[in-house]
Amino acid sequence: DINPRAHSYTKYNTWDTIQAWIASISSSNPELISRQVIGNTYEGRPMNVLKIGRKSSSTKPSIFMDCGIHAREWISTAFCQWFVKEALSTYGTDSEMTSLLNQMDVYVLPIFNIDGYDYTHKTNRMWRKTRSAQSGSSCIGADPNRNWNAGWCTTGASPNPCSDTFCGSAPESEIEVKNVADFIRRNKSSIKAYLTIHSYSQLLLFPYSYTFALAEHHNELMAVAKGASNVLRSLYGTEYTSGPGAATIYPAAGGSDDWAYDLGVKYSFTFELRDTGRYGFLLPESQIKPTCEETMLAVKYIASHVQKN
Ligand SMILES: NS(=O)(=O)N[C@@H](Cc1ccccc1)C(=O)O
Ligand SMILES: [Zn+2]
Repeated sequence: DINPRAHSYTKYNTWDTIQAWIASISSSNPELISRQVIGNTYEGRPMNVLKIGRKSSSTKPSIFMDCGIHAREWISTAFCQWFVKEALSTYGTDSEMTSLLNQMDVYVLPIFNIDGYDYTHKTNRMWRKTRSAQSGSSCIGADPNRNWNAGWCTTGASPNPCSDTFCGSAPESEIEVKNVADFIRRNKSSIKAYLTIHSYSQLLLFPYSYTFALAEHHNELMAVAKGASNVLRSLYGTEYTSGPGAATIYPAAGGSDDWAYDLGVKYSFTFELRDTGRYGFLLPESQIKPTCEETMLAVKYIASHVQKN
């Protein structure tokens, strides 16, 4: 075993532990889960997409969910691991999950920004960006949530490589972003929803962040976000705010949700998980379980809406 420390769903696992977990869980149930490497990170780590759903010879409609695009948002990466465990362990007993995995596939990228995540464990807990070298600067990395080709670098992003919201030298300059964008483009006819998991602030956002203009499907997206926030609150009373990114958090161009929406993925949402600032990115491990349980309800709510529409 490359890593003596056991994997835990209620701890913030290291990259080595997560890599070992991906290998074992993706071979645990060939009827329900498989894995594909969609490319490597800048520092050469493999980006694994887990495909979860009842095996079918034909292509099923799907949902794409990524976690850990921002390195320091550890609760996000913990949630994708929790989702995978819940999906596999409740298929066959939970009617919603069984129906979802029979009718659709869920593509899960448990850790988008692996280089950055490893760096937060080893060097700087508050790192946010990728770890790529930037020509003409000694500063490292670009913000992977400013690097998508959606109003790229027009607002709420910086052209300065030393900024934490550096938009990159060009759209998809970050290999991690290009790998995911390529995957979604290849599968865009079957991908019906895009969920990207961040922290913190307790928000359920949807397009647009690059403009205050309302999205074509604003009313439906708002209704789905509110319904998801309501069911999330029903478990522990955690309060979420729903709304378009620009007005609900701040204008910011180059985000993955805006890009997916403009590609044609109608149900595109960004989750900002717990908390509202007391611990911020340093959410204690004691809150992993309740956060994941309440977020499961919201994700399943959205998934069932997607299934029906
Ligand atoms: N997770 S966060 O604290 O960094 N907030 C996000 C907010 C956000 C969400 C969706 C599109 C653009 C911006 C960010 O990328 O700034
Ligand atoms: Zn984030």
